[in-house]
Amino acid sequence: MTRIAFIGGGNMARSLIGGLLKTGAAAANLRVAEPQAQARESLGRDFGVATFVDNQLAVADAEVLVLAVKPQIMPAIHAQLRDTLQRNRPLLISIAAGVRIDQLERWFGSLLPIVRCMPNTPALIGAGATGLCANLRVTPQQREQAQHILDAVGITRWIDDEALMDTVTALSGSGPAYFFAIVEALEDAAVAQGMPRETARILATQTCLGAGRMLVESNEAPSVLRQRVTSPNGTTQAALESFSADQLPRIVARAVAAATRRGEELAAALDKS
Ligand SMILES: NC(=O)C1=CN([C@@H]2O[C@H](COP(=O)(O)OP(=O)(O)OC[C@H]3O[C@@H](n4cnc5c(N)ncnc54)[C@H](OP(=O)(O)O)[C@@H]3O)[C@@H](O)[C@H]2O)C=CC1
Ligand SMILES: O=C(O)[C@@H]1CCC=N1
Repeated sequence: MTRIAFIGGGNMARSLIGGLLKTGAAAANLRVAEPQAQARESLGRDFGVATFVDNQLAVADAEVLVLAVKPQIMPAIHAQLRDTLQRNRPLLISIAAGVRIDQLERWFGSLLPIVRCMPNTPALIGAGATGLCANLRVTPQQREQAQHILDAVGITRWIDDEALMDTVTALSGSGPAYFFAIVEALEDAAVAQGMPRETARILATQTCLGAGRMLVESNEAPSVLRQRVTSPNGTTQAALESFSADQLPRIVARAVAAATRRGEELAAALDKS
C-alpha cells in the first residue's frame, strides 16, 4: 500500500482522501499536514487519518506527496520540505492552479518525479474530472500511482503538452462554477416570471442533472442532444436564437480565456516572489 502525505487538508484534499478510502486505501497510509485545528479534527474524525501541524512530520516517510495548498503558499512550504524531498525523492503531485512543473522543480528539487494535475470539486462526490501532466522523471509505475489517486474521485486524462494545463483549469477545474452560475441565472429568470424560488431551483437543478446524465449515458454529441430538444419553431428554438443573438459561444470563449490567463498570471506572480 502506498504511503501518501497531503500538504493542506482543505476542500480538495478532503475529496481525494474520501475517494481513496472508498476505493480501498487504508487510513493508516494517509497523513495530512494542516494548520487549522478544526480542519485537523474533522479529518481525523471523518476519515481516521493522522494529522500534523508540522509539514515535515507528515512527509517523513511518504512515497507520494500531494501538494493541496493555494498556489500562493508554495514558496512558503518549499523551504521547509526541500531537504526531506531531496533525500527521499517521493512522487510529488501538485493540484495547485497555474503552478508549472519547472517552478515545482526549481523549488522542491530538479531530480524529483513530479505530476501536475487539475481536479475539480465534483471529486467530492466521486464525479470529478482531472487532467494530469508528468515530468520526465516520473516512472510508468508512478504514473499509475498518480492516476490511481485521481481515478478514485472521477475520470482522468493525461495531457502531454503542459501549456494546456491552464486550459484544463479553465475548462474542468473552474467549470463546475460556470454550471452553478447558469443554474442561478435560470432560477432568477423563472423567479422574475413569478415562480416560487424553491420550485425554480429544483426544476433548474434537476434539469442540469438530467442533461448531464444524458451527456454521459447516451454517448451522443451535445449538438445532437440539443437538436432533439429543439422542435422547429418551438420554444427551445426561440431561446437558442436569443443565445445566438447574445453570442453565447463568444461569452463562454472569453470566460475560458480569462480563466486561462489567470492561471498564467498566478504562475508569473510566483516567478517574481
Ligand atoms: N477548489 C477547487 O475547485 C479546486 C482547487 N484546486 C487547487 O487545489 C488547491 C487547494 O484548494 P482548496 O482545497 O480549494 O483550498 P483550501 O483553502 O480549502 O485548502 C488548502 C488548505 O491548506 C492549508 N494551508 C495553508 N498554508 C499551509 C501550509 N503552509 N502548510 C499546510 N497547509 C496549509 C489551508 O489552511 P488555511 O485555511 O489556514 O490557509 C487550507 O486548509 C489550490 O492550489 C487550488 O488551486 C484544484 C482544483 C479545483
Ligand atoms: O478558482 C481557482 O483558482 C481554483 C482552481 C480551479 C478551481 N478553483
